[in-house]
Amino acid sequence: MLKPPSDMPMYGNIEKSPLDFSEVDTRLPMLVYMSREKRPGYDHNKKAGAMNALVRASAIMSNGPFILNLDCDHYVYNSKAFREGMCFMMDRGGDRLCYVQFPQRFEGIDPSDRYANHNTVFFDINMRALDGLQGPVYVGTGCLFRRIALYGFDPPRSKDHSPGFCGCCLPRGRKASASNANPEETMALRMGDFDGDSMNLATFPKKFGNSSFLIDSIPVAEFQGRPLADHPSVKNGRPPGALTIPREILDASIVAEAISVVSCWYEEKTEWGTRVGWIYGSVTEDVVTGYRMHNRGWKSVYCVTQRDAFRGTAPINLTDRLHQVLRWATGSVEIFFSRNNALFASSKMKGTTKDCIPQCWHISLHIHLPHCLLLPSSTLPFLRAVHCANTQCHLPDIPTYHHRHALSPGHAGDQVVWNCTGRVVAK
Ligand SMILES: O=c1ccn([C@@H]2O[C@H](COP(=O)(O)OP(=O)(O)O[C@H]3O[C@H](CO)[C@@H](O)[C@H](O)[C@H]3O)[C@@H](O)[C@H]2O)c(=O)[nH]1
Ligand SMILES: [Mn+2]
Repeated sequence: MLKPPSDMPMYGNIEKSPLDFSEVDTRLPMLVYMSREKRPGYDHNKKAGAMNALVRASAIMSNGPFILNLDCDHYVYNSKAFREGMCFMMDRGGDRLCYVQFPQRFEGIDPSDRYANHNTVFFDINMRALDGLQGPVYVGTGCLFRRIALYGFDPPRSKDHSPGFCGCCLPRGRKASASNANPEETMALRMGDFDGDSMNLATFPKKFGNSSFLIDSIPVAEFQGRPLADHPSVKNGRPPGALTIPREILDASIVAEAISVVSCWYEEKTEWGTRVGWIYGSVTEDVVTGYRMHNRGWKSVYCVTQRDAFRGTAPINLTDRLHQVLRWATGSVEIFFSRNNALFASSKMKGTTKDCIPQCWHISLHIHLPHCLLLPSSTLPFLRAVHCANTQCHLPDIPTYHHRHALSPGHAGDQVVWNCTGRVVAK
C-alpha cells in the first residue's frame, strides 16, 4: 500500500525540479494492491469472488461512491472518458443509473479480424440498441458502477416508476403476482426512498457480513453518490459542499478491518454472491450481475466515446478464441435455463427489455454456437468457412497467417478497481 495522501493539497517544490510545479497539487492517489485469502475448502469464486473482495476492502478504505471495473488485460486509453461516464451519473435522474458501460475495444488483432474479436455486431449494434431500452448489459470490463447498486438496493423512487409495459396488456392476476412473485427478491433495501421502515438496518449483518465498518459505509456511499442539489427538479440531491468534509486518515485498525473482509470465510452465511455484489455460479457472471440490477429497475447507459475509453487484448489464436466463445455460449444457455431468464423478469424490468434480451441471446447463440461446433475440428477448412461466414469476417487469402500466442484461456491475472474519488484500489 502506498502511503495515503493527506487531505491538504501538496504543491511542488521549485528548487527540486526544473519545471515549475509550485501551483500544481502533486499528491498521488492512494494505491492499494490487494490479494484475498484463498484456502482449500473455500470456493474463491474466481473473478466474481475477487470483485466482491475488492468492493468490501475499498468500502473500508476509501468508500468511493463510484467504482470502475477493468479486466487485467485492458488499460485506460482515454482519461477523459471517466468524466463522460460521471456526467451521466451526476445528471438529473442519474441517481437511477446502476452503471455506465463502455464498449470493449481491442488491439493486436489482424486487419481482417478473422476470428471476429472486435465483436462488431454485439458492441456496435446490440449494445447501442439496448441503450435505447433499459440500458446495455454489463460485459465484465470497462464499466463504471454506482457502489450502492452493487449492494443490491432498489433504485431511488422505485415506487414512482411504473413498469415499462402497458398494464392493460397483462391479465390483472398476472400483474399482481408479478410484483409479489418473490417478496424476498423484490423487497430490496430501498435506501434511496428513505421512507423509514423499508431501510431495516437489523438485516444488514445477514446480508453484508459482520463488519460494522462496512455496514456504516453503506449510507455514506449512497449519500455521496447523489447528484448535486443545484436545481429544484433534482430529487434526493446532495447539498453543495457536502463532499468537502475531511476524510479520516487510514490507521492500522482500518487496514486490519480491510484485511478481515477479504478473508476466505467472510462471506459465509451472507448474501455476497447471491443478492449482493457480483453473482456467483455462472461462467458469465458479468451478464447475470447486470441483469439482476436491471431486474430491480435500475437503468444503465452505453457510453461510446470518440477516442476509445479503454483498450485491451483478445485471444488471437483460434483455439483460445474458441474456448472464449464456448464459455460465452455456455453462459447464455445457462442463463436461459436459470431464474435469470429475462422472460421471468420482475415487473420493474422494462417490457421491451424483457422482449429484447432473449433476442440478444438468440443472436449470441447464433454467432457462438458455430464457434463451439468448430472446437474439436478447427482445422477443417469447410467448417472454418462456415465459422467465418457466421462471424462476418473475411477468410484470409493466406491460411497460414502467423498466430501470436498472446493469451491462453483463463490466463492468470487480476482485476483492477478504481475507486472514483481519486484513490485507487487494485488486486
Ligand atoms: O479465475 C479467474 C479467472 C478470470 N479472472 C479475471 O477475469 C477477467 C476476464 O478473464 P479473461 O480470461 O480475460 O476472459 P475474457 O473472455 O477475455 O473476458 C470476457 O468475458 C468474461 C465473462 O466470461 C468477462 O468477465 C470479462 O470481463 C470479459 O472481458 C480477467 O481480468 C481475469 O483477471 C479472475 O480474476 N479469476
Ligand atoms: Mn480478456
